Amino acid sequence: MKVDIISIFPDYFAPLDLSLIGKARTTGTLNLSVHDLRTWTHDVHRTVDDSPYGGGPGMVMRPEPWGQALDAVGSPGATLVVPSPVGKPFTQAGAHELAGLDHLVFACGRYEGIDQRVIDEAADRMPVREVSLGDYVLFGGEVAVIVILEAITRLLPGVLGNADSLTEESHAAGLLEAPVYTKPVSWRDREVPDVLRSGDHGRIARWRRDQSMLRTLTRRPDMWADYPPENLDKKDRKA
Ligand SMILES: Nc1cc(-c2ccc3ccn(Cc4ccccn4)c3c2)[nH]n1
Repeated sequence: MKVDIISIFPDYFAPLDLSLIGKARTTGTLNLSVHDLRTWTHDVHRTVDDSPYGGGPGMVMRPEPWGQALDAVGSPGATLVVPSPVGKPFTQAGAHELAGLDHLVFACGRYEGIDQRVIDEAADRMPVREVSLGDYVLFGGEVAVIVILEAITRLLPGVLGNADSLTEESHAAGLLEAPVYTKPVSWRDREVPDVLRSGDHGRIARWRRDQSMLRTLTRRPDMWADYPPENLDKKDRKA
């Protein structure tokens, strides 16, 4: 997968040299390039922002640098991903959708956002996805891109050693995952549930599923409401 990131703070992405994303870049699974938006400014001050038409607080990112950046970095198969407080909520399903694409271009806004005409003009020539990480406001899109890119990269073939993790983790099967334990068996007078040491894999699977359903019901009633009824026995649904 080819990924291009455009930002006025390219150094924000230094962490992407680390850990599993770094490994995905080394193995070629992820072909990642980070670009400084100011590359496409031509004034002596390398200006990327200006005051908002209609007044109001803060500054808005000028369209010209963005237009030239997207011309340079885009490709016929590119999808533009724009983190934004007004975007569609980003979900695991969204991560799967983006992970299946050939080329992602991430536009990191700052200030009060990017001139709307940049998004509108881009949408005339490529798919555009405005995504929100949640109902809170960040300083800009960089942190959101790191989160989105991590969620996507985990799904790329060969990145996660144990591909089984992807089927059992939270949000994969529509439920939150069960609690996990490791050695020691007793820690500060707290024991590992006996069932997990029973060796009875059927019983362990049922315990984990019950725990997943209980967690989802008590912590995420919104997810529980969407959980497919065909996966539930009648007695479980009434819970
Ligand atoms: N889930 C999210 C996404 C963001 C986000 C993404 C990109 C930008 C570019 C600028 N800002 C700051 C800002 C402040 C005021 C109004 C609009 N935007 C961003 C915030 N915040 N929370």
